[in-house]
Amino acid sequence: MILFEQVSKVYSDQHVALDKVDFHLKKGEMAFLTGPSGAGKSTLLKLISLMDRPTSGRIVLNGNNISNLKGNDIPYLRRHIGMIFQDHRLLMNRTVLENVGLPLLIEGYNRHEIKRRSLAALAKVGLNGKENSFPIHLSGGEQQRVGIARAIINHPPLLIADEPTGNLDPKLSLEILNLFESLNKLGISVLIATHDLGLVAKMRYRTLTLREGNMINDGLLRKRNA
Ligand SMILES: Nc1ncnc2c1ncn2[C@@H]1O[C@H](COP(=O)(O)OP(=O)(O)OP(=O)(O)O)[C@@H](O)[C@H]1O
Repeated sequence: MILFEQVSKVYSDQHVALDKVDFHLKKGEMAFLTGPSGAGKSTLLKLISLMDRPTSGRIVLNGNNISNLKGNDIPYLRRHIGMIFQDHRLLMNRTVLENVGLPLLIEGYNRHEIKRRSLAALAKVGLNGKENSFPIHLSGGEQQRVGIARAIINHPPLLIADEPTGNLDPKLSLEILNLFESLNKLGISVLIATHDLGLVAKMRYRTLTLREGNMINDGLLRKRNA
């Protein structure tokens, strides 16, 4: 699903954010990406979501080598990745239904189809009956669920989340991670960047650890060698 081979990212100020990173996230797999602040987690996710490009190395996404992708192909590939952010980036002056359906509106789907699929996505994240609310009237955990519903509206095979529980208390954080787990059980591959090691430990999933741009640990390898 995601293959990184010797991927480096050097920013224009010569800062090496990722240094020859290798890993493979298989189809249907769920894993955490951890590391201290500045380790390169967001950079790695930005390379997957094509928000930024690697300086060197090869990235294969769902069978497509995206390292040398042309600009025109980016929107098409991005449609196959659901992205979730810490601040969920909801439009506060739009209803929950409008927020969730936004990706389909941009793609030109008709209103009936947008509503049908948005309600189905909201049901999947446990927000039945909230479709006409405005995000401001929802709790932090519910707002994050709206962000997740928006991310899965296109039925992407891959979800990537950047600190999705960063603004939530431990109980709500666990609920959000359980939601990712249930989406993973439906066959969606999931990669979650977080610095919350306590939460990661509770979930017992493969954990990729970055430090200063280097992949210093891969939980799956450690388990296999144990
Ligand atoms: N556009 C940029 N230009 C220059 N340096 C950058 C840029 N974006 C990130 N960096 C630097 O690259 C390093 C990795 O940043 P990144 O945001 O990927 O880390 P992170 O692990 O996600 O950190 P955090 O947990 O604080 O979000 C940091 O030292 C950061 O300052």
